[in-house]
Amino acid sequence: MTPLHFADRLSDAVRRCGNAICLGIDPRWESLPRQFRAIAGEPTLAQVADAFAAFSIRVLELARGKVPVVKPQAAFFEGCGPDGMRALQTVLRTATEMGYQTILDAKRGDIASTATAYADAAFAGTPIGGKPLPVWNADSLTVNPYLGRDAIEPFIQTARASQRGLFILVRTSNPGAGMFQDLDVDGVPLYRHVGEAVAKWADESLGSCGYGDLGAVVGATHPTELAELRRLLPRVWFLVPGYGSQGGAAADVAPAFDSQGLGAVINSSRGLTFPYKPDDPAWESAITQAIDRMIADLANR
Ligand SMILES: O=C(O)c1cc(=O)[nH]c(=O)n1[C@@H]1O[C@H](COP(=O)(O)O)[C@@H](O)[C@H]1O
Repeated sequence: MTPLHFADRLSDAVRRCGNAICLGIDPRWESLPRQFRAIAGEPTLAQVADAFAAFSIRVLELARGKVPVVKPQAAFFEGCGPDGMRALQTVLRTATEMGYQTILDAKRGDIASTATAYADAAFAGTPIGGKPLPVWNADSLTVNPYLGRDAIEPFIQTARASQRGLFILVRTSNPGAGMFQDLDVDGVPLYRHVGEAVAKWADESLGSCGYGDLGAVVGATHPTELAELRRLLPRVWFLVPGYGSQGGAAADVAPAFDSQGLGAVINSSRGLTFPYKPDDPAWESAITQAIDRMIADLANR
């Protein structure tokens, strides 16, 4: 991992690929191409984990050099137990070796003393006898800010010490996002308070590209709020999920970008990794075409 500021690494990766796609890796057994499910008898969790790793690595190979960022979602790997955790580690390591920027999507958040353990595992490694032993070694991590600055602090400090970044939930993509995030607090919706706090914290460490090392998660499915947050948070990089399978379109995500095409990565998970029926032998070309379509779609936004 190069010792550049996180936002500068992200900017370089987006510039190099010429697009701002985040390839979401959310493996689901029923959706895997048939060749990965060819197991005699009932599959065990260990076999499912192996299939998830093999499929994810093949997807990484197909998107290599085309797409700048990958985001494995920990839940699907955790669903396979300890072998799934090993598979997640293999996927993250392979992605880094292939030159991707990685986002570990685990939506962490806890009191500071526990957050420290999560943060160490996510970035530089768990300190044992004073020596960090690498675990996830991700470039960035998704976190939930609900517990407040003291609970986010270990994530910020640990990320900064090793030139990594965070994506902090601000306005999520799910249909019920507004239930709490839109609550009026002193005349302003709660998500704006969160967004403004993230902007303030991000300003503490700006890269030479002009963006901070703390980003915001803002859903593609709420384009009005996305455009509003872009205006309010000009130096915060956005992770924008909700494009494709959740209904977000290129026009919806267009306001997330600055004039140079930086400032946002647009995630698609199912739309890029499962654009075929599980028995379709041409699944690899379906993935390649889905990536090419998304590149063209975002370019024409
Ligand atoms: O943090 C995220 O990545 C995230 C935040 C959010 O508000 N909405 C959201 O869908 N996500 C994640 O983005 C991915 C979306 O997957 P697809 O709907 O298949 O593209 C999933 O891994 C979600 O967990």
